[in-house]
Amino acid sequence: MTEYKIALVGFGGVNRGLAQLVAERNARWQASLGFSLKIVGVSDIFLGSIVNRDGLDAAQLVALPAEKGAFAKLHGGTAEAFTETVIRQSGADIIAEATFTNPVDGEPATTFCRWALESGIHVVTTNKGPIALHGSELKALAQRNNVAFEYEGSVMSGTPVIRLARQALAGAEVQGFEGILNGTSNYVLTRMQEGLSFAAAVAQAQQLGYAEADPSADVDGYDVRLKVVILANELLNAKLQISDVACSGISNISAEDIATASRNGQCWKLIGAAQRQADGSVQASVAARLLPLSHPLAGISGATNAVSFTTELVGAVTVSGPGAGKIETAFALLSDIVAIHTSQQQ
Ligand SMILES: NC(=O)C1=CN([C@@H]2O[C@H](COP(=O)(O)OP(=O)(O)OC[C@H]3O[C@@H](n4cnc5c(N)ncnc54)[C@H](O)[C@@H]3O)[C@@H](O)[C@H]2O)C=CC1
Ligand SMILES: N[C@@H](CC=O)C(=O)O
Repeated sequence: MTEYKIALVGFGGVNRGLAQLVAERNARWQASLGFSLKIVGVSDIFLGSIVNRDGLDAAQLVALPAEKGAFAKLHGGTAEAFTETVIRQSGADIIAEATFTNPVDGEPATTFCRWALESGIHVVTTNKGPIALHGSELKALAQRNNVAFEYEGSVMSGTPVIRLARQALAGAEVQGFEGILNGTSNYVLTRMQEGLSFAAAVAQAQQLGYAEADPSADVDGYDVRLKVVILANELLNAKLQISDVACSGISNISAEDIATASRNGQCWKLIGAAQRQADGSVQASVAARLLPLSHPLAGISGATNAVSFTTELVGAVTVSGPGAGKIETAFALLSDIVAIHTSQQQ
């Protein structure tokens, strides 16, 4: 029976969700997936760090209070985040990187990924920064070191999108996509339609674990821009940089705008899109759009996301599912580990 040793970098909603899945489901995974996970290290800039090569108690980790330096309360733990030690010296086979997304330079997460990959350790991450801003470099580094770099959860959380489009739509010739790619902003627009204020809706999205550390990334479109770059580069080989994507958000949409749209049989949605042009280039954008209620994306509400791929051979293929959430996104990390396990068996 295979056991993968895993170290968690960042211990907020998503990696706590992964620890919870380990605590509740590890025994079942041995039978259903052919492997189990042993958590050998955790590092978080706020909570501190801990390493135990024999394995940490996942349930105890989940129960840890979200207090500064909390890892110092555990045997062998410290209030300081020795992230490089956790990555390089915990004996981990896999690093689950889930620190905050930095939309400007992808740091420090990109450095964490580099440390792991150059040490011959697989990386699974939900962090959009390293992929959107340094994806080619990190993929090449992984390849040189014969390890995997997987990031399914970076777009649409636990809803399979990247692997689905890359593998299941291979040969269908994807020409573009458009979709609702941010859970928080869609949640905010939905709650505003129901009468809640913008600020109260953002606060709820934060409480539910959907929002970024700085929620302006969600409502101003920067988060969707990263996801559009990731999808366009992955599926259309677009080689886009974030500066290539025109970007605006929903923070200027007022309660009155929403009420007017509703009276006219329309609704506002934040849409990320990319399309291959006749000359082979790819044009991409992020903007709030008024959609008629009959539009397929108009019915996507709350933190649900949806993306519609246009393909040459089978027309439009649309995928819908959770776009944010702690357990949902932790599942994406699990799906990356399943992909690593499957490739190791071949
Ligand atoms: N929550 C969600 O629904 C989704 C989140 N993501 C991405 O997953 C990542 C994690 O998300 P959450 O867990 O929700 O965020 P979070 O804010 O709950 O947790 C992030 C954790 O990283 C820690 N951290 C920040 N900087 C660090 C550093 N330099 N070294 C070590 N630890 C550091 C923070 O203290 C915090 O505990 C983010 O990049 C986010 O964009 C992706 C898809 C969905
Ligand atoms: N903050 C993001 C989380 C997933 O990437 C969102 O709301 O979609």
